Amino acid sequence: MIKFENVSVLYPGTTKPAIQNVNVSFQKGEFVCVLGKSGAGKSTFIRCINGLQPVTEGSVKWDDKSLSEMTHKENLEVRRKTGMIFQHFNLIPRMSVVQNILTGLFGYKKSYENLLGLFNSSDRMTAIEAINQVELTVEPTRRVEKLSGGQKQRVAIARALVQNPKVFLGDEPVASLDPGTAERIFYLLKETHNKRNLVSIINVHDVVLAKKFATRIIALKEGKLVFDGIPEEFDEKMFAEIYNY
Ligand SMILES: Nc1ncnc2c1ncn2[C@@H]1O[C@H](COP(=O)(O)OP(=O)(O)OP(=O)(O)O)[C@@H](O)[C@H]1O
Repeated sequence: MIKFENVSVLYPGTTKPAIQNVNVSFQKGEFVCVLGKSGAGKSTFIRCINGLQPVTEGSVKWDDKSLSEMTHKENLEVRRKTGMIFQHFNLIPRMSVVQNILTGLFGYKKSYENLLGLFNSSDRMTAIEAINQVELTVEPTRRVEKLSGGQKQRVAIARALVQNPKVFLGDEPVASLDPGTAERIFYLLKETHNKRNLVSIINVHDVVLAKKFATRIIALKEGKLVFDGIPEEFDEKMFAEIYNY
């Protein structure tokens, strides 16, 4: 469904590619964790998947069509099909839980409706359903700045869910959370993934979480894909190789 063909990304003003000659593909149902040291290229890799980061060489294809050959409308559709969650949640702190979740519907609205913040009762129902799905037990009208990290990430997942995504991308979604909360968020991600039969590709520093939840692990080192296999194959030798221990 998603295919990287010889993908490299070189940031302007740098001489070493952030990711280099990456060839990999992902199918529906795969829950993939991406491992690698800080600076290994994980964020760059994740952002290439839906075109947030343009590639310098090679191509990223969705169902055999390269992102760079898609029309503007097709690119928007790719973005809409991709739910993204981040380490720092990327929520609007002074807005309420439900307002933040409703922003996930922007991709389905005309631009003037976005500007006016127009949402109908069916939109609100969709947001409430998402709140229930992520088992968020706070008042929907509460400002997100008042929530804990785990609650904020649940809001962010709910926002991604209302997009009705086919793909879930996570850029260190649990890096700011304590270990117990991190595991509960991973559990929620996996459960949602299974229910909706998504492709999920998630950067994570915690190898234990990756091994516990992933159906497949890939690892990057200095921008190169150096491991691609099932969690059982990611052994101590590989761990030492990736993290230079
Ligand atoms: N906008 C940018 N301009 C220049 N260099 C960049 C930019 N973004 C990332 N880089 C560089 O590209 C390389 C890969 O960075 P990236 O953020 O993808 O790695 P990462 O594995 O996600 O790291 P971390 O775990 O610290 O977030 C690093 O050397 C980084 O300094």
